[in-house]
Amino acid sequence: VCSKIVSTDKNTDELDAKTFLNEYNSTAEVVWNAYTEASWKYNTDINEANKQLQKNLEMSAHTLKYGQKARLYDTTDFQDGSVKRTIKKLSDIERAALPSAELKEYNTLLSNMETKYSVAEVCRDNGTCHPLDPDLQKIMAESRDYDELLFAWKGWRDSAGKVLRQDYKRYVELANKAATLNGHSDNGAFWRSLYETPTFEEDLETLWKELEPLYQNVHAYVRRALYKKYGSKHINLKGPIPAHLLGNMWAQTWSGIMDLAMPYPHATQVDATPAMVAQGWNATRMFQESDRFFTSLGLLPMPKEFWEKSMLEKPSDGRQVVCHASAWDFYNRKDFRIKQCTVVTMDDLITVHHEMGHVQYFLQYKDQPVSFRDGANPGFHEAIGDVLALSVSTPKHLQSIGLLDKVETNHESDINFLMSMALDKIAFLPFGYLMDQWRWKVFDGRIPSTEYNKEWWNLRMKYQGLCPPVTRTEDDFDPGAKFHIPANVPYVRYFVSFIIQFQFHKALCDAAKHVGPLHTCDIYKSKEAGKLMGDVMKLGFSKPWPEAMTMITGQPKMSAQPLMQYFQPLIQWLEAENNKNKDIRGWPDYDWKPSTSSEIKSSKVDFLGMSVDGSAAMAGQW
Ligand SMILES: C[C@H](N[C@H](C(=O)O)[C@@H]1CCCN1C(=O)[C@@H](N)CC(=O)O)C(=O)N1CCC[C@H]1C(=O)O
Ligand SMILES: [Zn+2]
Repeated sequence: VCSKIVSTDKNTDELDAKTFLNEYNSTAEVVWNAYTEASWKYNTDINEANKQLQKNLEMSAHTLKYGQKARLYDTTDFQDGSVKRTIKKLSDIERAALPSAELKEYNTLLSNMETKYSVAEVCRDNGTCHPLDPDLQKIMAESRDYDELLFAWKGWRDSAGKVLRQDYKRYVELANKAATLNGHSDNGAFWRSLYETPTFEEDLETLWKELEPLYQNVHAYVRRALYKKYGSKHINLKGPIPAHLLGNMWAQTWSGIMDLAMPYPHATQVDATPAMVAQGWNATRMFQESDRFFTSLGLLPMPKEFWEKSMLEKPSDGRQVVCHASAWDFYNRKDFRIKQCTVVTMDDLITVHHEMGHVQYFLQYKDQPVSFRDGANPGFHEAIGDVLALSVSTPKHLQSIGLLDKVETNHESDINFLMSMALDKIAFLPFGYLMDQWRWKVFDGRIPSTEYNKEWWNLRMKYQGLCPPVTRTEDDFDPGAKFHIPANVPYVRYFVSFIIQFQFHKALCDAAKHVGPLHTCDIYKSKEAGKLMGDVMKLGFSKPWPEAMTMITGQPKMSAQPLMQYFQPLIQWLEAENNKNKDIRGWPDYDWKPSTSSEIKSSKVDFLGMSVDGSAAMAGQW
């Protein structure tokens, strides 16, 4: 047998690699734990001292040391797939590849951007100032006053978006430099590589094309509802919808305007918020309720550290915190927390389940090596909590926990329920898709910094059919007004999650022996469903995600079919309703702009001492 030609500078000793990885793992737990503690301290008490502490406890020295050693192995002939997989993952050292001065600059930029976003507030002429959480979020969900909504919408972009533009431009340069030093063409390519799917972008576009007609039906129906409320000055039935009217600061979910879009106002209500408030629910109760659901499936309860160390409400002691909800793994297999400025609403009960899904995943894979303490792909991590929330949200389940009194099982109640779900799940799809469309183009240079805002609104128009309520320029930086952009968190994971969570839901409902339409399924107390989920979560990142997908659904691919099956009754209803109203799908009047209230005021003419609406007077309508 000819002797193997060993490349001189590479180490092909698999046993040596295993020893190396054990050393890496035990040192990583210590280094990552210290960094995460410092990061938590800063996120829950924003001040210079804590910022400095986080800066000092960097992880990059460790990543660099072990990454460089990992690259010296030639794993071609290794027998153990896990060793190969881990060496490959360690070889990408991300930001640690930057020269130390630029690494410091990069970390400072990230810290400054997230801080600026988290402390931003919008002040009124009378001096009252409003933070995003809970004030502006409450206005965006509850106000039906066009100008009040505009005050919050424009104010937030002036305070949180605008100020980030220069930082962001420099962050893009450094993120790209780190990516290229690790062998990627740009940072977007690095982010997409985490899915290990050569056809990833095509697969996403195929899924979007399948779902676009459903979105356009929801868009047309909601546009009609908003037309009834805000009139022809502010809504063009053939045009895009002004972005501040959808019940959410980013128009990413629309359940805030369910009252305006309710198909059958006299049938079953679906919002549990009034009951939660009336029964005196608080944040802890919401998290306990979620914990009960997880354990009812045979999944793991939150450990005592979780209840002792989490921050489940916005502090009232004057501390500045990062309010955007998040789940934290402290990499010591014991300490897992959630930080959330929880408010008592149904919407936040859903977010509670979302964050608890992350912690359940942390718990399930805590005995994996640190390199495998991740989701099968980022979308899997985002889907877990949402899958359980699909069961919790059913009128039947809400009634069983006392949050809905009367529940009828008839067509009208079904449509009301499916509409409330569509206003979150269908409305979200174009937003979930466009966020990284924008960033991938920024990273690969197709969107230069001189067109950040123009291209953002082109994508918002193309995918969501939205337009800005007031003129936007390159002085603005509207993408920066969405947490994940300054926080450097990829977003296509949520688009993937909103697709695969229905695949998981369908599979778990089958395991739970559910009978009837998919949208009525509640897997509560099904140990079979829980086992299916738990086994996949235990794998963490140790296997390519198509294997995990096959374990749950029996096939390896993402598919929009279960989502379409879930919404089937609504799809038919919307088709009929939009046809009845002769509403067109899409927004061909793409260059239409809503009048601003000042324009409307000035168009009013004094007529016989009455001030009437100028356009109405012209049309002789008054
Ligand atoms: C409210 C939620 N917060 C994120 C999440 O939970 O994903 C936070 C902030 C960014 C990452 N993150 C984490 O907690 C990670 N540590 C989770 C992990 O470990 O991977 C969020 O941003 N969401 C929920 C629906 C859509 C989106 C939005 O609100 O736009
Ligand atoms: Zn998440």
